[in-house]
Amino acid sequence: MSGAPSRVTLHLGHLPSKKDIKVPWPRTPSRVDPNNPPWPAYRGYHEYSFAHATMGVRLPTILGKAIDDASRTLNEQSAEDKIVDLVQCIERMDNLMSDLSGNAKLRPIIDDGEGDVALWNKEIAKYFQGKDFMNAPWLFAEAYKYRRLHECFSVSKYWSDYDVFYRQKCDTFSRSSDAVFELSMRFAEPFQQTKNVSDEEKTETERLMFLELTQVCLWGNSTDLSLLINMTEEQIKLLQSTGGDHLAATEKNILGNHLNKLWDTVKTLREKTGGRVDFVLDNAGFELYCDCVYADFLIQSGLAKQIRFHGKRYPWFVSDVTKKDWEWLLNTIVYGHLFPETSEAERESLRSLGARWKQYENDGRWVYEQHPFWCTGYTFWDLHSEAPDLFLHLSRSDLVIFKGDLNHRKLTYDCAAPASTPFEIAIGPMASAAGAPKVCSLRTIKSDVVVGLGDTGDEIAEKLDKEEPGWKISGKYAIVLLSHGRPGENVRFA
Ligand SMILES: O=P(O)(O)OC[C@@]1(O)O[C@H](CO)[C@@H](O)[C@@H]1O
Repeated sequence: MSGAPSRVTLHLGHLPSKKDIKVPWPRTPSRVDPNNPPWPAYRGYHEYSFAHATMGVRLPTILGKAIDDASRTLNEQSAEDKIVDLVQCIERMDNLMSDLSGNAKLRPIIDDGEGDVALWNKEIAKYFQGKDFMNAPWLFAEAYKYRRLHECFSVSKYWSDYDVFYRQKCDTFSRSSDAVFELSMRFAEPFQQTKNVSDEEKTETERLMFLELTQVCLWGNSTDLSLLINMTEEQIKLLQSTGGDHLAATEKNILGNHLNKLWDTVKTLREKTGGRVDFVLDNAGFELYCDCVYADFLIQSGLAKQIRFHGKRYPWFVSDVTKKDWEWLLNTIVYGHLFPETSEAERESLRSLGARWKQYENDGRWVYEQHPFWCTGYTFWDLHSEAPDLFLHLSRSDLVIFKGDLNHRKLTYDCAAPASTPFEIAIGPMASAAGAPKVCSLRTIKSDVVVGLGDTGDEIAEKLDKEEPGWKISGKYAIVLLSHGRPGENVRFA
């Protein structure tokens, strides 16, 4: 247009002056949802994150091994109807493999009669329409894969309970003999305080045992089948070493360390009504065995009167505990012939441990539970809203111990929160909702999210990023973090 300036420069003298724009993290709670965690989500296409290797390589490898397992079982069958039924399960697994490797969109879960179908499909419809395996948040996409794997079997006539990971889980426990007997020889005899010592000395003995066993329970988490695909027996032994010196040294690797606060909490349990501790379990086999040794000590010392163990309803993230794994462990250590090379004294120590644990179960001091919520794609920020019955149930516990990496990812919304973020903030409603129980996370660090490292946490993480790339997935480091919650307050639901 003739006469119009060739370039327009506006003078913005009447607008407010420039200010630093605040980074919009964390999102305000009302803007948080499963596709939009409080800090940026990790997604499969993020090459810098473990999400990428997991979604692109590890999950197809795990599924391939699962198909091999089912094929092995198929070859052992004789009845035609069972064979045909299993062939169909394998075909469904092949389809899942195509979806996974072809990065298909996430479809609803088929109604297979499980108690979690509605929860899954509500979440997919509300937050993940049109999303695929790589662009949905990693946590959801990965959990979804295990739900789809379950569906391959749950719709079948004969194989609905089949566990493609069962052989691996049993096998790894049977290859853990050194650490298994190291613990059984020390703890088979019921724990007794030395007579004629002062109350202070008794408490000190208990404190030291508690700290040592908490570490046994913690590091038991570093034997994780989904990551140990190529581990030798020697490497597994090294990971499981439980000697006292080793534990003192490994405390240095606990980057966020509330062990002493945890003891302060636990030592008051005895005076509480109930003295109930809940374990939200992670892996079967050796880790579960360590959990039981720890739980046994809590009962024998009188610190807790009841332990409630929470497992998964179906095979989950390769090595997670199911009811069958729980029963297998308790029965195999009493009746099994897993360790023929060991001495009679060692085998007897294991049998006595097992007999005692089964007795706890019979008299209700140990209770095994499996709420459907544990096998969903929701994080624990949504436990209060999506599983109010479970929240209410946990609110009655004196301490809820969450084991392992996956539970930690779910507690913290599996997002890129700064490492200095206080644990209480990172776990949102599990700390801040009225009636939230005391929560402890015992986790060896095996994935990207790291919080609770204290005021200098960001610098610590930055230094490790530079000096030890891979520190977040090696299982070399750990955290023991405690949130005090709001126990005793009336639980409220909107
Ligand atoms: O929960 P766990 O057994 O400690 O660890 C689970 C895990 O192996 O699986 C995920 C990746 O597939 C990560 O969260 C973690 O590395």
